[in-house]
Amino acid sequence: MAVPSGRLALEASDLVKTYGPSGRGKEPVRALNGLNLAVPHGTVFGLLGPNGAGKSTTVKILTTLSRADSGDARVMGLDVVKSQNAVRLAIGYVSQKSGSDVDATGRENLVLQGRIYGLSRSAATRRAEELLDRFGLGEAANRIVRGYSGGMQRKLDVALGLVHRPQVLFLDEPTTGLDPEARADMWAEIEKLTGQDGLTVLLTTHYLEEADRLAGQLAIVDRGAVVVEGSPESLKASLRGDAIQIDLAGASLGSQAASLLSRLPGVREVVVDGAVVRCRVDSGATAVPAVLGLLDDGGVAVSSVTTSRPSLDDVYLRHTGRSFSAAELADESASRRAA
Ligand SMILES: Nc1ncnc2c1ncn2[C@@H]1O[C@H](COP(=O)(O)OP(=O)(O)OP(=O)(O)O)[C@@H](O)[C@H]1O
Repeated sequence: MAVPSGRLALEASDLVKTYGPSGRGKEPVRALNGLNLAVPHGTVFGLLGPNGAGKSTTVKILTTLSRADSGDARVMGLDVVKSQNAVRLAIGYVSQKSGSDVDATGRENLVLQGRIYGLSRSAATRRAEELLDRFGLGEAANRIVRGYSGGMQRKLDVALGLVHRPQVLFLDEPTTGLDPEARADMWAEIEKLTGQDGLTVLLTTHYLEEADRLAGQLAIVDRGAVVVEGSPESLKASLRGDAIQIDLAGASLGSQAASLLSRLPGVREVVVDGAVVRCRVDSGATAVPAVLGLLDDGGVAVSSVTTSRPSLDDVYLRHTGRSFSAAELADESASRRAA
């Protein structure tokens, strides 16, 4: 891998994981299919992929909650199997499901977490106060968590993951289910995390916008493997030119439109997705009239055309051959049966 391993907070090499059949007549699922990862210290590293891509399974292996069938994984240079206890002390894990006791107060949850990690009562209380203050939960500290809003519960979850001052924090889809305001609030909190104490954050998400905004580096995961990695800017910059999306009057026109477009000079990467055709051109503004003229001459009815600068969706499309939203909708289990 490009970065020398001494400088990596997280490393995974060739991880394979297959889950056994979940019932009679069902087939095993190959969740990870040779996944590699190299996460430098002090960054927010995004694992971006559609539902079922293998993000949570990767996180579970790195956090010692699950074992890979084969391959190696290290956290701060420690092997996740051989040095399980040391890894657990080095990390904080905020899972998709809240780990707090909803019948206890926010303060009680934090103090208990500190005690579990071996802090004295007074040290645990001090740490709880620091974190309540840091996450703006001071006023709600003595209320039971059941009455917290979704955003407050998520902040408490992150605070719980930080009680023992870990070096690496895992955030597994931290904003799923939050309303836009609470999501923006959580983004601001996550941005603060790497600034303080050089924390490394591994963030899994299936929101393109979230990865784009928060991740210094990201890896796109598809069908159990990393298909491409880099900074959001470099990944987008690697796609030259603009994207054109053509919405056709009917899905039956897709292949005809694609074959016409492939003949137009300067048009690249033509992909059909139902009644939508996407392609890349050097300049959207100059290409659109020619594209529309060609389709019109060929008898292909168009309902709308949009051009856009490269996005992470385009990066995903380039490397997987399908759009992110189509992958989210696809029946992922059908496409990833274990061999
Ligand atoms: N305990 C399990 N038993 C059987 N199959 C599982 C289990 N956990 C995950 N899978 C399957 O493994 C694949 C990868 O799942 P995983 O949860 O790692 O993906 P993900 O990218 O985190 O998706 P999501 O965003 O939906 O959480 C999926 O097909 C999923 O259905």
